[in-house]
Amino acid sequence: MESARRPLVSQLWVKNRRNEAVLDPERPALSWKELQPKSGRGLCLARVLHRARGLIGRLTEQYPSVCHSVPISEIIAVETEQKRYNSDTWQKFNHHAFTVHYAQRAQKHCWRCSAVTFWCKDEELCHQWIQAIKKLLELQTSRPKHLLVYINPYGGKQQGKQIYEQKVAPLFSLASITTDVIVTERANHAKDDLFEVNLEKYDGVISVGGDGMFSEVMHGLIGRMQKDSSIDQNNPSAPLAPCNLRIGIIPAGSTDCICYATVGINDPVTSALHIIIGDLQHMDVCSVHHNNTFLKYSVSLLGYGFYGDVLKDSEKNRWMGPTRYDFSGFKTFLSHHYYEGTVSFQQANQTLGSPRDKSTCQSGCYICKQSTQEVEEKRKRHHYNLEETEDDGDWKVIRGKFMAINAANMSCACPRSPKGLSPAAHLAAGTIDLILVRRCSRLNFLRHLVRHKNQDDQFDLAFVEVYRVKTFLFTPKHSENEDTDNKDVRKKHFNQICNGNHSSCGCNHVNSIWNCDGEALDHAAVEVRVHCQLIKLFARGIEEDSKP
Ligand SMILES: Nc1ncnc2c1ncn2[C@@H]1O[C@H](COP(=O)(O)OP(=O)(O)OP(=O)(O)O)[C@@H](O)[C@H]1O
Repeated sequence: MESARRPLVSQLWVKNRRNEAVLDPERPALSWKELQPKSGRGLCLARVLHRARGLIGRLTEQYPSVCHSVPISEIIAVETEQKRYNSDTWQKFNHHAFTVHYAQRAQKHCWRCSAVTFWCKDEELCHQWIQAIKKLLELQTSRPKHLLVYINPYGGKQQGKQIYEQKVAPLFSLASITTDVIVTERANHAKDDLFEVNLEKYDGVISVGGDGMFSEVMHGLIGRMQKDSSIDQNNPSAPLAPCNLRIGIIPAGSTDCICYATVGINDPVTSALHIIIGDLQHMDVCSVHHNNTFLKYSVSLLGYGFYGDVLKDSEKNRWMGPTRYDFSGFKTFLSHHYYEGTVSFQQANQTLGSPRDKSTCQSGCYICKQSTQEVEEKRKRHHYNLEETEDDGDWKVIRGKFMAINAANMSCACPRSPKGLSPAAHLAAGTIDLILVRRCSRLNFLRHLVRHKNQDDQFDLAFVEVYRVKTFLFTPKHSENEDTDNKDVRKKHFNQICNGNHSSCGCNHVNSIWNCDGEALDHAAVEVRVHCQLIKLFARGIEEDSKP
């Protein structure tokens, strides 16, 4: 054990059963064998057998040996047990113990904090084990030590404070993470605060709340980075400075779509464990501009038409709580509005996959990894994002009548729609999936809306088109002439096609609004651009679920 290179193996007991633990610094993992009873009855019998000498053969028969191995990166803390077990029995047998707390995968992307106590007779040996594990934990440099936490006490079921105090704070304290906690007093409190606070002393910012609260924290952090780097957010083609601080999401809102799409489950304990072990997930961010004025950033869905109308109507019915989305969705479906306008976009390189791919973006996704390398190279050369790469495709212009124009920056999976609006969308490839739903019958639109129940290609409908793009512009028909930026080549191209002839279009002659991650935008004519891997989260993407 003195030599860090040699595996530390010694006589230890796990949960009262004689076993051996192994700590191998070469392959950083703590492994131990544990005898598991086959059944409840087996347990009693095996206990008897355990005491009887010479029956080892039968013992192993009743007690199949189970091997556990926990990577050091998933160990949360090691605690000496002498403090806790200072009982008479403990001292009588003069045993020493330490407990290892670790993150254990449960079902359906859920993680739990588990613990195993190792006992041994030799105090020195026990001490050596604790020190060896602590030393390896110190080498985990990606783990946060000091965090800034914002709690929205009014998000979702107004349980943010309780969720943090009861489920998250004890885990942070176990992992020796210190925090500065701010319970917000008004909307935009967190966003404004992030422009003032000294960020250098923190390793991350935690949002306790829903998607709106996350959006606030993200806007604060991105805005602060641009301010510190003297970058004008109103310039749509300005390369943005990436955020180095990771954001953690403790879900405590109504929908928590961003947490679900990056972790696979809305569970505060799982999210807290991802934060503690210092997971990292890059994420793309879309900037939305109108006529050289910055409007908002978006990370999940930008929806015009159906999703914009649902938002507009649901805002009137806030008193209904989350049910308002179902109510407004039904009303909007019945109203069956369509909108006329022009979409202009540049398709992304084919190497970045297609929205119709069968495979989804999972933890360690190779398409996102490919983009990480490109982004790193660009940033080394002092370019902040991946826009305008030489191999980007030609501009395409589509003019028509649309039921919905949806831009998915991620799958937009949520518990109600587990596959999401665009199942194959990537979290960090620097692309958006642009879904155009053309004017169609109610029945067809319903077929599109329930598409997530379909196992095959969700876009295999004649009135649905889907493109993987890096940037797009939209102008609703009756505001086409508002576009005045003639310097921009793309907009010139766009204006040539939209010649302003609006006679007898037959559409609603009213604009829908853009639903930007659940919030309304003030303008219908927008320019959207994706910024590859602009922010980082304490997450690791969706892992393959080995325990369905
Ligand atoms: N103290 C506060 N008082 C009022 N509003 C607040 C406060 N703190 C934050 N907010 C605002 O509340 C809005 C909604 O919060 P949040 O996203 O946490 O809950 P939600 O809307 O129920 O969940 P979701 O967005 O997942 O549906 C956010 O836009 C945020 O800016």
